[in-house]
Amino acid sequence: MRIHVADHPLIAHKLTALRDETTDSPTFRRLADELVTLLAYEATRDVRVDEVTVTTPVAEAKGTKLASPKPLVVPILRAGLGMLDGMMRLLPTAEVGFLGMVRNEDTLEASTYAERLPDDLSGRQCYVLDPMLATGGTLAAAIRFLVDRGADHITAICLLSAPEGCDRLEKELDGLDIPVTVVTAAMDEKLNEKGYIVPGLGDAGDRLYGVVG
Ligand SMILES: O=P(O)(O)OC[C@H]1O[C@H](OP(=O)(O)OP(=O)(O)O)[C@H](O)[C@@H]1O
Ligand SMILES: O=c1cc[nH]c(=O)[nH]1
Ligand SMILES: [Mg+2]
Repeated sequence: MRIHVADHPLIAHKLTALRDETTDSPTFRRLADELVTLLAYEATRDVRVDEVTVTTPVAEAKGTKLASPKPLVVPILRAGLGMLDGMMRLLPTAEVGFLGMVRNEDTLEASTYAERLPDDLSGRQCYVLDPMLATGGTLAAAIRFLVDRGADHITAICLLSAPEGCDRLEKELDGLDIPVTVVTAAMDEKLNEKGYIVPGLGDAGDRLYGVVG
């Protein structure tokens, strides 16, 4: 597994505002959207392309276009939904599949409550969107899900990551023979006793969409 921490002053600037507890939901949604587009630029570095020829007003030129089958973008509900528009801005022809997952706040175990994905992902590149990589349970389960369906190349885009979650992913994905990359805006310090990323930004889903009971 490869972890890429995107080091760019604009990313750091937007992430700082996102972390701020006084940032309201509309601003939080806008910042998350903008951050994903910046991260997606890095995350799509190895998106598959075909060579094509294009005729300019002057001459023929060699170029590239996205290969088929098109990549599949998979936001993990709820909070990953706040990253979808920003991703699709960069990959407008990608297809979108959905995974609904929630972490039990007592046991910190992730469970899946919704799934709308193609049955066969053979030969597909998948981009998983989830703002928080905390214990890693949610992302590990999501990646297993996609691999079981045949995905052969997975890139996760996470706004924030914790070292504990990355270690868990490394262990759980050990032996997987497909490339897995995590692109993140920052590697934070640690998790607290409730499994929240420190310093983090709090509960991403709640900050995007409000607290559910
Ligand atoms: O790495 P983990 O320890 O598994 O935690 C990360 C997950 O927790 C949050 O989801 P949450 O369960 O709060 O659901 P929500 O997006 O609906 O708020 C977050 O959006 C991740 O999906
Ligand atoms: O810090 C965290 C950890 C898990 N989920 C969140 O939304 N935030
Ligand atoms: Mg949440």
